Amino acid sequence: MTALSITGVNSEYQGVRVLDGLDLQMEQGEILALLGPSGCGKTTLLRAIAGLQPVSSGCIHVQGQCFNGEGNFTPSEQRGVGMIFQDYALFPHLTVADNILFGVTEKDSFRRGALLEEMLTLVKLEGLEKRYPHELSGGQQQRVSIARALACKPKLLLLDEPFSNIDSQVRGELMMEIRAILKSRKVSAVFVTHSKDEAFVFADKLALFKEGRIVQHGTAEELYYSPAERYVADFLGRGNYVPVQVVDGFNVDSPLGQLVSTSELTWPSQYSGEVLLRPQQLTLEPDDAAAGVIRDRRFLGNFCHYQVEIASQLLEVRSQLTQLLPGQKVQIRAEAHPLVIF
Ligand SMILES: Nc1ncnc2c1ncn2[C@@H]1O[C@H](COP(=O)(O)OP(=O)(O)OP(=O)(O)O)[C@@H](O)[C@H]1O
Repeated sequence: MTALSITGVNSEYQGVRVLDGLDLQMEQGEILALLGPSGCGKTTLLRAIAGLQPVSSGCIHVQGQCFNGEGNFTPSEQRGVGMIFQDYALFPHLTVADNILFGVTEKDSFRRGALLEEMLTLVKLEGLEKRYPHELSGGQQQRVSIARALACKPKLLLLDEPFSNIDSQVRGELMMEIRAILKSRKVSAVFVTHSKDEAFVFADKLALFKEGRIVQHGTAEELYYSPAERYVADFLGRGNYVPVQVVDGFNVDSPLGQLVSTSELTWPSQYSGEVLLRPQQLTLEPDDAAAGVIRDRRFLGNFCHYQVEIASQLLEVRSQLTQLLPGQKVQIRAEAHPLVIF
C-alpha cells in the first residue's frame, strides 16, 4: 500500500515559492529521509503533510486518503499523523506517563495502563513513568516523544531533525534503536535531516532537496553510486572528478589509463566529460616508474586517506595499504564499475 503520495505540490511564503512541483511516493512501513542543506524546503514539506503549512496546488494523500487538494483540506488534528521535533516538545508540567498518554482517546483505565506499560517497555523507559521531562536526558526525552507519538497509532510519523540535540556519543545507537522500533511496528515515517550520515543510518530511501525541488529519490546506494547530477554526488560524499574521453560504449580514456564501465555508457564516442571516482573506488600500488605521487597521508585506523597527485590533479584515495609515505610513487587504478560521467 502507498503510505504517502505527493503530486505536484507547490507552497509559498509571502509569494515566494519554497516547494516547487514536488512528486513523491512512499510505501507502507518505509522510512523516508527528506535530505538537503538548510533552507531547501524539507521542514515546509513536513509541515504541509501535517496540515500546518498551506499548499497552493497539488495533492497530498496518506494511505489513499486525500488530505490536501481536489477541493479537500483535512485539519491537522484529524490527519492521524504523529510529529516528533528536535526539541522533543514534551509538556514540562506533565510526568512521563501523562506525556505518553496525552493524545490517547481510550478511556478505560485498565487499557490505558496496559498501553502505557507497552510503550514504556518499547522505548526502554520502564520505571521512569513518574519523572518529569527536566529529570530526563535528551535521549530519554526523545524516547518519551516517540512513545507519545506511537501510543496514538499514527498512520504516518513525521520526524523533524529528531537527533540533532542528542549527544553524538549516543546518537548512532538511539537512531538504530528507534529505527528498529518503527520497523517492528511497521510504522511509515518521514524524517527531515541535513545529514547524509543520519539519512544513511535511519532511512530506507532518501529524497534529496535543492531549492524547493526534489533532485533525486531512491535508496542511499542509488543516490551514492548513480547520482543524477553533481549536486547529488557531492552531497552524498567525497568524490574525485577526473577528465575522460569516451572511447566506446564501455571504455573511456583518462589520465589513469583506460577505465572500464560495467554498464553501457549513455554518452557518445569522443564525448569529453568528467568521471566521478569515490576515494574507495581507487586502488594504489607502489611503483617507482608510475606517474602518481603521494602528497599527503592521514592514518584513520584500518585504512589511510591519501592525496595523490597525477597529471597536475590531486585525487583523494582511501586505501587499506597504510604504509605508503608522502613522496612515494604509485600506480592509481579504478576497478571496472558502472562509471558515472558528467
Ligand atoms: N515562516 C516563514 N516565513 C517566510 N519564509 C519562511 C518561513 N519559514 C521558512 N521560510 C523559508 O522557506 C524556505 C524553506 O524553509 P524550510 O524551513 O522548509 O527549510 P529546511 O530545508 O527545513 O531548512 P532547515 O534545515 O534550516 O530547517 C527557506 O527559504 C526559508 O527561509
